[in-house]
Amino acid sequence: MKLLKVDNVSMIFGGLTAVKDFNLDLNQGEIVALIGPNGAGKTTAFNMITGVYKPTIGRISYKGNDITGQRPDQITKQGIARTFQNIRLFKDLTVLDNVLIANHLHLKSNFLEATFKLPRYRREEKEILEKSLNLLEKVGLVDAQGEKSSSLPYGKQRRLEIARALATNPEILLLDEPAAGMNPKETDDLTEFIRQIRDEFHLSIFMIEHHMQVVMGISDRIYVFDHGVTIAQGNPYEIQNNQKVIEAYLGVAEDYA
Ligand SMILES: Nc1ncnc2c1ncn2[C@@H]1O[C@H](COP(=O)(O)OP(=O)(O)OP(=O)(O)O)[C@@H](O)[C@H]1O
Repeated sequence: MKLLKVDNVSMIFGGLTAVKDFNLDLNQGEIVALIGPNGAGKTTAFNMITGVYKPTIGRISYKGNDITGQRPDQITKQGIARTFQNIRLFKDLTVLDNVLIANHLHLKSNFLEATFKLPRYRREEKEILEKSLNLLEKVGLVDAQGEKSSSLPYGKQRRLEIARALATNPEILLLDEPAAGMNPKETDDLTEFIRQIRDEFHLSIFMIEHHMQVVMGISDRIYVFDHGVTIAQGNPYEIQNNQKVIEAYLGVAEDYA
């Protein structure tokens, strides 16, 4: 089933076309990567899908509903979550508190119920604690629940960020450079982890990634941007052997090892 559909979307900033005529289908259960040299328009594409930018032209639909130009919080509520290129955790809070906060955004209790800790609020709080611990268990961080998030090794901070995104119950998860800054062991673990959460949480995953080992290892399909234009799409084998892709990466190859 097609979950996400991007139809002829362009984003123009002043005189600069950051993304031009972008088309994407994301099917249930797929892992799809978006690659391309620096400044190719990848983050802009993410920002349009998640409501940070309203596309200048085109339409984005999720499960058949037009979500073009909706606010980020409205889009997240419907089932599209994301992580960011730079980790955005509450550094001084514990691992558990970071996930609890993400969950609290979905409380049904109103201000009064929360202030006076009325029964519905107390019940919801208990449910949220259970849900958060369960999430931490599933991402392998339950033993670190009391640690300050900034004290975690980098790979685990990424996992925690993903756990926070999962707290919003997404069907689609957008990962912006999940392997950035990771050592080879962390990168291997991440590849396995992404597959595992896809299966465990029945996700479809769309990710921007520069690390070719990760991209080629887990993607069902890959889209390639260069200067805002989709120059290729296909499976990992097709992309690795695509002449336009090879040319786009020439001269910058050392950055993408
Ligand atoms: N808000 C904005 N206003 C003006 N120009 C922007 C804005 N956001 C992005 N751009 C420009 O759009 C182009 C695409 O940027 P974008 O960040 O989407 O590329 P990217 O492929 O994600 O790059 P990287 O791999 O370095 O993160 C760049 O030229 C960038 O300077």
